[in-house]
Amino acid sequence: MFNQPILIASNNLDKTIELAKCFKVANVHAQSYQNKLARTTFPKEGTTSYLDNARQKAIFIAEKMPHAYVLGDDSGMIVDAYPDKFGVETSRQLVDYPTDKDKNDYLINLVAGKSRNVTLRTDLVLCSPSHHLYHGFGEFKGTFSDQERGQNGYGFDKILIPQGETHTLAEMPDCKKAPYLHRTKAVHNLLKRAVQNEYEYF
Ligand SMILES: O=c1[nH]c(=O)c2ncn([C@@H]3O[C@H](COP(=O)(O)OP(=O)(O)OP(=O)(O)O)[C@@H](O)[C@H]3O)c2[nH]1
Repeated sequence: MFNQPILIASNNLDKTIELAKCFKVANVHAQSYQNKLARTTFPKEGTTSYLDNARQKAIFIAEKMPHAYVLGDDSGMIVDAYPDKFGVETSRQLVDYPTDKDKNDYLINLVAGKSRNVTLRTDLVLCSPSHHLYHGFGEFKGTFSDQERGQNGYGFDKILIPQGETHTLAEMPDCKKAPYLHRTKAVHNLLKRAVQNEYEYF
């Protein structure tokens, strides 16, 4: 479907690796935009819409690489016990917790004695060389564990238990974990819309 690699418009390396893996499963080659352009600072993200932020990141790089396929992503976390926290501003609200362990310990303490339900969501926007914009969306639904468990993963994987499971994502092999990930679902949704040629212009 794509005659050249998709460039991922993100400075978050873990996210870039995870997205590239999700595309690889669908036989699509995706890689960091930094393989083609020097690292750049993205415009400040908005506070209301994942989709607008993903579109902004994709268009920002597409304007510098107009003949490329460029993918923008925005993701975040919705914690049932704190409906007014996180969301589109997740990464900015966790900035005081530098390591994954710091973030996970903070979240475990935050939900202690409260609802442990959590949703993670991703919106993706792909800009094509013909200036079509394709949108993809995916959600992970599950609960926070009460301690870190497992080794296979990064970020929140050690404390996220998918709905209907007892193990954390980091306790699962990739083949079991992948279908639960919000980014896997968003990539599938995006590719479905690309196949069906559902796009807008930019
Ligand atoms: O461990 C995680 N596993 C996940 O599955 C996940 N999904 C969302 N998040 C959090 O949400 C922020 C994304 O924010 P975000 O999309 O704005 O990206 P970012 O600011 O890190 O990089 P960039 O793409 O903007 O350059 C991240 O930093 C994380 O805090 C996740 N963390």
